[in-house]
Amino acid sequence: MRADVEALDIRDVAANWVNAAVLQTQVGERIAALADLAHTPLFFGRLDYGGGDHAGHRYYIGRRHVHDAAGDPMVVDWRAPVSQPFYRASRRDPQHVALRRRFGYTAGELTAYEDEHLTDPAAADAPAGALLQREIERPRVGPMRDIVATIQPEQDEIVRAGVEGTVCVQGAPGTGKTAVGLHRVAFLLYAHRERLARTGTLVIGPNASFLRYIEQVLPALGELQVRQSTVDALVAHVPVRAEDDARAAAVKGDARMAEVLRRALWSHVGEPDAPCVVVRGSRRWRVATDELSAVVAELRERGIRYGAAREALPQRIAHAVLVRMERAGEAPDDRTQNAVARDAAVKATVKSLWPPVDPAKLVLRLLSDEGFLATHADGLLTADEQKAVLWPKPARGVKSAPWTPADAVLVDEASDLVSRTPSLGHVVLDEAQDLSPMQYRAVGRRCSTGSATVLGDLAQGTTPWSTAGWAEALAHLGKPDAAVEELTRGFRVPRHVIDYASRLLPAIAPELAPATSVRESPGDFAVRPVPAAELTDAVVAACREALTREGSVGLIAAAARLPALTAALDAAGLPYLDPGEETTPTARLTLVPATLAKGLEYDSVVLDEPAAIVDGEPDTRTGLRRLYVTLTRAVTALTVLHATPLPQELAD
Ligand SMILES: Nc1ncnc2c1ncn2[C@@H]1O[C@H](COP(=O)(O)OP(=O)(O)OP(=O)(O)O)[C@@H](O)[C@H]1O
Repeated sequence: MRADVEALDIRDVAANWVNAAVLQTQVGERIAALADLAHTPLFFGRLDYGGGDHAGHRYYIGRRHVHDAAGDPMVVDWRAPVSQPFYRASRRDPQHVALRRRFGYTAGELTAYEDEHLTDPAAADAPAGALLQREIERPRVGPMRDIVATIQPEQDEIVRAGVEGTVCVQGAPGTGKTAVGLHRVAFLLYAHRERLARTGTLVIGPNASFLRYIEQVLPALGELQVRQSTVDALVAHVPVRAEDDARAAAVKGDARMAEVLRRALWSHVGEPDAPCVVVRGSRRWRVATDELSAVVAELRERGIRYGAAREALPQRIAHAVLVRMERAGEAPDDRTQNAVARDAAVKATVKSLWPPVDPAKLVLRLLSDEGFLATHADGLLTADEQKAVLWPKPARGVKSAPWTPADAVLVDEASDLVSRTPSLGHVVLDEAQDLSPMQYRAVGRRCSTGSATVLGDLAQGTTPWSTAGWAEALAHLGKPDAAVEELTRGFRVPRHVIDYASRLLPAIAPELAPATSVRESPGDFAVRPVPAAELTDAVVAACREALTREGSVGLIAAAARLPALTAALDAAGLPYLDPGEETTPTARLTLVPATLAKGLEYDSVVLDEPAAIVDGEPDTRTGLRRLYVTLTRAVTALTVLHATPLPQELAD
């Protein structure tokens, strides 16, 4: 089919060069979307319908629609309605499917299949789930893969949820939240392609390494148009060059700051103290002070953005002038109104009543000018909180100010108060538990008229402002009615390892149930105390040992331990990658700072000195949550090495 597309000559069908250019782009995209198909099996499943509208039909299910030379469908896209029973049908609810067959491939060759006779009580099926097991036990070298062949029913419900609704997924580590979110975008793009092509889709992840790790999944599913970003990159209005302490960041991230900003912005709207006098020819037209006041009050109350109201004001004043002209017997038309609106006197009145406000300068003033902040934060922030957010030294200009990531979010809020941020059609927000209320608002305005998929795990929240509960977070996002779903079946972490990590749950998220593991392998799991002087060497040895096994190896360590570890790895001649750099069969070891481990996974993990990981965070709960994240990255083997005693929460 790719050959068909490449061979397509568009000169005959493209009436003019614009059409030709547009069509050429579309053809180019289709070629790119099919590019990987050469190495991917065309189908992974088959459905034989025994009843319903499709009775007697057999469908092969694959990543894309594939047709034969005559244009007849050979393989149906996994997202098509007819494919849905492949993921959802069961013996209890066969959905008219008589036979479901799953195909297994090894290195591109068809090597196995698994049948389920859903409507025949006498049929003996092969033990279900062997192919799923094989898939989830497969070594993880390279970037994240798609899971189309093995999406589970509870995951499929989320993937195919309607585009109108926002869905929030709480899920323990490795339950497939990221995978589900990415497949949901692919599904929505299939089901609502035109609408979403117009409005746009966006996937938000915690950092650049994570985005690099997941960036292949959507192209592999044929979707090339989805933007991927971090929250920081979304709000990059000002150059960030400083860090807040935890206290300042927490106050700046608090939703009360939105009200402080709103007040500060609208305080610029003045009360008229002089009439507006427009001279046209020999006549002077006067709009009195109280009438100007009424116009301003009406615009204030309309609930439109500051900038939109400012743009409407000259026309409102011009309208008042025109009413006077008509009363005096003149017959002004639209051109007169436009000319009056552009009159120097009207412009001057607008400037004094409704001055233009630069969002960055507004935030700069709030963070630099104690008095200005005090006026607008009165009754909202305590004196201490105000002190916490003020910069140590007032900044002189937007370019040189010591902007922090939380400040950039404030500038984004201020920008939206001045002029509305355009909304996308759908936003997937991954690792959502780490966002501050102000960050949720920033994401929320990017899907204000669209919908969102919010993915997270309260137990993995490691910011001082991390989400306490989903209801509150969804309210900040502007989607208070979103459904909250929970995923508890873990596909990544072996049973023994998840049981061990779950010992931390009572201390870090007592309301959450521990995850179960669908992995058959109990996991190769060891916790080794070593003398302090031998720790680094023991870690290097553990990495070497891990490299004798198949798959990727992650060495996860606290920032404080990285210099010693990099020196030791260099001395041992063990090459290592940075997180997000693609592992290959020859470069399989990644050195992962604990703070970047979130969302990533490795076949074997060597975890260095848990106590240092806990100590690397500002408080014990955050430290234990960071440890929980790092303990849940392993797919087959986890080796924990420690010289300092382990946190007592991990004891039996
Ligand atoms: N249905 C499935 N079939 C096969 N593999 C799956 C399935 N669901 C999830 N996985 C695999 O399990 C692993 C974990 O998935 P994912 O990273 O999406 O989990 P997560 O819930 O986002 O984890 P975390 O909370 O750690 O970020 C991935 O390797 C993913 O491909």
